[in-house]
Amino acid sequence: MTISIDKPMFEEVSAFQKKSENNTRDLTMASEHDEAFLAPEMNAFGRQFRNYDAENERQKSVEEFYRLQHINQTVDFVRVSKLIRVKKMRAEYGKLDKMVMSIWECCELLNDVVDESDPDLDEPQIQHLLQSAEAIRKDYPNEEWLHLTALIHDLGKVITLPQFGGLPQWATVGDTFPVGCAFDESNVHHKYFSENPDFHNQAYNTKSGIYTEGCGLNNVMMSWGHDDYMYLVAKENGSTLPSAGQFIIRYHSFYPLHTAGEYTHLMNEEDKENLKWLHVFNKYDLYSKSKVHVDVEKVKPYYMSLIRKYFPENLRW
Ligand SMILES: O[C@H]1[C@H](O)[C@@H](O)[C@H](O)[C@@H](O)[C@H]1O
Ligand SMILES: [Fe+2]
Ligand SMILES: [Fe+2]
Repeated sequence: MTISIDKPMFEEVSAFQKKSENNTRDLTMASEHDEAFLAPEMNAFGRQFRNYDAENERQKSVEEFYRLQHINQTVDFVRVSKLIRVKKMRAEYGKLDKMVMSIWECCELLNDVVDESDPDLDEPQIQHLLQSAEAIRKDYPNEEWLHLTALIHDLGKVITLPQFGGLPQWATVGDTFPVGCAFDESNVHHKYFSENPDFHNQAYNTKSGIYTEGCGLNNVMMSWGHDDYMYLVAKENGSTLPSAGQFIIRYHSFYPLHTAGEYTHLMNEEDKENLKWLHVFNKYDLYSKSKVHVDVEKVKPYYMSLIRKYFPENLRW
């Protein structure tokens, strides 16, 4: 079991003092209660979480995944042409013309997805959604927007399914990073970026590249994947999730920022506020992965009530 009570909240969480400026509650209030989440030391395979250097078969395929991702995620892949300045993947998937379905239908559909980038997950995707949502609900019982954010954060992975154009894994999952500026060394398996054409392009390989300091992440092109897609789905379908929830969905795979603390020069003030909630969320996303399954039918009514509150019944995908 990965969830325990009567343990102190993670240090970095209780250290947050500033009030959030969006319509979410103050973080210090949210972490004042006693119940807390205890991060386990081992993943479901009895190994450390996010160990990308271990010597085993799974790591080899994860490393091959990152080799392909790092070679292929370029500025031109994310945006089609410098002349018309449209973003290729964002333009194509931003059309939301692939499917009409509800959030819950997508949760079920996600079970067909295999994530080749994840060294820690061996359970059906819906279990990962519910395990992270239930763990965060336990510690933050009043932040219902956060429970729902956890439930839906990985739904964007459906873009790898045939009915969504069957994007390759490297364009769907894995950690994300900005394109158009230098690839920071904190990116896992960084060495493969040397085979990325942008790596040798002087317009793209300086610390800020095509961006300016403090420009805000909203102006930064991220490598394309499930984060940005699900953010577009939520936004374009008029979700009323608070800005912190939308930020979590959009940047939860951006480990070089939220865990390594790099790329912070690209953030603006709003990003800095939202990042505090992403730090909270990340622990539950990462460490709730366990073999103890959540009873789907038991918790479904609760999540359905949240979905109704923050989303239309049917969404364009
Ligand atoms: O392998 C995982 C997985 O794809 C997650 O869904 C993503 O958010 C992580 O960043 C990544 O490392
Ligand atoms: Fe994810
Ligand atoms: Fe996740």
